[in-house]
Amino acid sequence: MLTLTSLTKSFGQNVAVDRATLNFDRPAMIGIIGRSGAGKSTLLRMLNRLADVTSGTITFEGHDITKLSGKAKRHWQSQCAMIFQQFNLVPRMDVVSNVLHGTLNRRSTLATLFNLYPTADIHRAIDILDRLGIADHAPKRAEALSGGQQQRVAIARALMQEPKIILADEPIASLDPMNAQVVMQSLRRIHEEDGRMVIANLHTLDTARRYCDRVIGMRDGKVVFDGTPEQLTTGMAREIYGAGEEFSEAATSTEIETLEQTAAPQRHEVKAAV
Ligand SMILES: Nc1ncnc2c1ncn2[C@@H]1O[C@H](COP(=O)(O)OP(=O)(O)OP(=O)(O)O)[C@@H](O)[C@H]1O
Repeated sequence: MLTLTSLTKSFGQNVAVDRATLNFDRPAMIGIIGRSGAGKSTLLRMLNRLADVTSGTITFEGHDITKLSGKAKRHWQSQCAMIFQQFNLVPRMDVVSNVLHGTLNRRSTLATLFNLYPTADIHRAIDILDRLGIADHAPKRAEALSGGQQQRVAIARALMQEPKIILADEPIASLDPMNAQVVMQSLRRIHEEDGRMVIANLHTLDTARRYCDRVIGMRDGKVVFDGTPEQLTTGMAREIYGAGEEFSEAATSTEIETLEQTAAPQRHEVKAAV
């Protein structure tokens, strides 16, 4: 249903995504892993057409997405809703209005200007919030909610668009472990119950293993792994993250930096001993 062929994005001399070729033939739950700067966000942004591609193509259900513009591009963007690490809500606006923002593409300028929403949309927004366990918070300002609750509001806003694909760029990177779990469970449920494809950039390996059917590993802009969580061995993970022998199963891209920092004094100690 979704195919990326030799997808490339360059920023000057820097090739952020380098000839990525991937085929998604069913709406799975997919995790993209890799260390900081590997090209994960750029890949998602190209998919959503927030970023133009330098070369290569994206096709969805036989249509070329790569060159869409104007209304057709906006239609595609509503079909593949994006959620972000920082939630991107309007903090002072109430939760239900934030969710209703997900219908902006479908409404006239005048209706948008006066915040006029059809009753059916308001009911649907509350139903979606209910499904995500946060309907009680509907009248509150978004800023009054916890991070995990705000991310669920962002997911609700995405669902208002009735997307076929949900793209999540580090959806749990700002959350504590408890909230992270609730958000990942919500995304998994949306995938399983609605049959929507979910593609999430994740910075922890164990999250990718636990919630995803398929894991894609990126390194220096290239896709270096594409397989099931079972196929993702520690050796493979080490290669994706460009880590040494010190790499452990529990390690993540953030932890690798810590590992490198802790590895440095060890090397120094060896040198001193010599
Ligand atoms: N708008 C931009 N202008 C210039 N360079 C960019 C831009 N966006 C990304 N890059 C570069 O492209 C490369 C890939 O960045 P990207 O944000 O896609 O990586 P990432 O894997 O998502 O990393 P992180 O986990 O830190 O977000 C990096 O070298 C980055 O500096």
